[in-house]
Amino acid sequence: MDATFCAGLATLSAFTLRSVGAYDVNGWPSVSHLLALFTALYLPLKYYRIFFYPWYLSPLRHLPTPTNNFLFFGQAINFVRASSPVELYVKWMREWPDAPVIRYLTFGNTEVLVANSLESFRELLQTKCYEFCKPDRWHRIVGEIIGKGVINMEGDEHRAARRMLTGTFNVPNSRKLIPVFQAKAKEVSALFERAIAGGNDGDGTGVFTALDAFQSFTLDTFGVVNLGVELNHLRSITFDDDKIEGKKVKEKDGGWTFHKAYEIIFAPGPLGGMLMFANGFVPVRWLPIKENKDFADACAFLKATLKQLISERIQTVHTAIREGTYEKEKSRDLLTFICEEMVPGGPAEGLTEYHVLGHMLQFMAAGGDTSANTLSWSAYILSKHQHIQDKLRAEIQALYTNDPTPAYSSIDALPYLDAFIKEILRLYSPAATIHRQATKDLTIDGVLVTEGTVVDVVGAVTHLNPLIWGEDADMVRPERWFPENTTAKMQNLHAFQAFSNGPRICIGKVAAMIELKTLFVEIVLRYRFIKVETEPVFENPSLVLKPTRLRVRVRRVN
Ligand code: HEM
Repeated sequence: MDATFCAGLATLSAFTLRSVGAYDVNGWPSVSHLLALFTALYLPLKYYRIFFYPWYLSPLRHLPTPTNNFLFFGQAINFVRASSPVELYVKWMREWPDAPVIRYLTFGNTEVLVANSLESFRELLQTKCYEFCKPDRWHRIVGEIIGKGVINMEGDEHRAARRMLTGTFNVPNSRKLIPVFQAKAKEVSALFERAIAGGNDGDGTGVFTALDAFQSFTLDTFGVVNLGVELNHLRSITFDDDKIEGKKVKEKDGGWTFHKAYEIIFAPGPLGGMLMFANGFVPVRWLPIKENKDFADACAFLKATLKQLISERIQTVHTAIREGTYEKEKSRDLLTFICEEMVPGGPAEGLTEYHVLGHMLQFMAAGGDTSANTLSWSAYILSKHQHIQDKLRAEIQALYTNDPTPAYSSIDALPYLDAFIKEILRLYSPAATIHRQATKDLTIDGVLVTEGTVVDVVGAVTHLNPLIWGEDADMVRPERWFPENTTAKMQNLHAFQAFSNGPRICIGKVAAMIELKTLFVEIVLRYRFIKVETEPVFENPSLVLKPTRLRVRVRRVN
């Protein structure tokens, strides 16, 4: 923006100077003159923006602001050095517990705000939702990964997409997916059996790599639910030839799988992570390095595979409808459902293949990784807190003793299971940070936010706030969710942000809760998480709260 402005001004100045005879040039101003003028304008402007404006002129400068900045980089280097993507936000929330909004500086000393009060969350996500948009920087980071779909639509386009998709994700339709979740949960049990059989300690225990197992589970599940295809990641995990690391998903013919593509995208390692975030500020994806090539190949694989699937499905469904041979009740997956709705007169008439691709890319990415991280953190907590595991198992066993084939409504009604999942989502909210940008000057919780300012909305800021959750906010205590233990502040809609809130609340929330509960019932009933074999490390920088390296030992429950 600044560069374009200065280039325009430099050209105008060159012509003006020539017309008043300031220098003797015939014809067009020379490139060197233009460059000299551009530099003379651009450098002072940048100096002003980076070293003067944020400190002396910005209307936001009086907000609480951490001061341990790096010259030019602000807090960007501290974010990379932090032990998790949310560590700094939590530290600042504790330092300024009463501030509605906190300010920090990032790359180029750009000012960023952090929502810090329940009211600021309410206004950002609910009452002023459409006065904010997703930031340009965020689009540059995730655009390649998620194409164009509901997640990155704005205003009326977003409202229309939500209207079209909401029915698909409502409670009755989400409950139709239960048999798929149950079948895939059984495959996780089969995976644990293979881990035990492959265990070399001869004590009836086995070790699995949490993210490998649970990402495979969620991808396989959403392969069927979203696309109507079996991706078979779970079945291809073996334990026979890799005792140390836990076996990764075998890649078909050494080629690509969804699992491999998402691993490269969401857990790209330190350099890959830095490139992802740096790309939000300056384009770096063109640099000829391995991490960029892997990222581009992963995105290309996902897009090409989904594109082909979508084209074929649209053709199959529409041809069958035209010929009168289509049997609607057989369809279960989301893609087929959308194809049905795209016919003339249908609710999704006019939807293009390009947008279907965007929605599908987003459902796979948003649904797979978030749930897999939640499950991995749960396995970690259950291993570390055996008394919680015992209570959870006792509740599930009691249900199965009374009824060996309980309906999902009975599972859904289990209070400790419900509380446990909410507690994991509170402590380890997988969508670590979400971001908004003000489309005009406005206020949040009484604080002026100037047009273009980015605001970070971080679940951990409310989830770990002792003023809301009490002095033991950092501790795992599922019982805090029982009605008799909740306070008015905890019941505030915005105290719990794991699925966000307002018009952009997670569309897959109901499906995600059913998926998590169905799997827990299956595996906690049959297996005990005995101990953590390898402690997790937070992937950082990262868009999600990911426990890399976590390996857990399991054995059968007698
Ligand atoms: C534990 C599981 C999940 C968690 C914690 C989670 C969390 C979230 C959060 C925090 C947002 C708001 C993002 C933002 O506003 O920038 C969101 C949005 C979204 N989620 Fe989820 N999600 C989960 C599972 C799913 C599933 C299973 C699906 C679909 C298959 C899904 C699809 C979406 C979509 C499409 C949006 C965008 C909604 C919009 O902008 O209107 N999510 N999710």
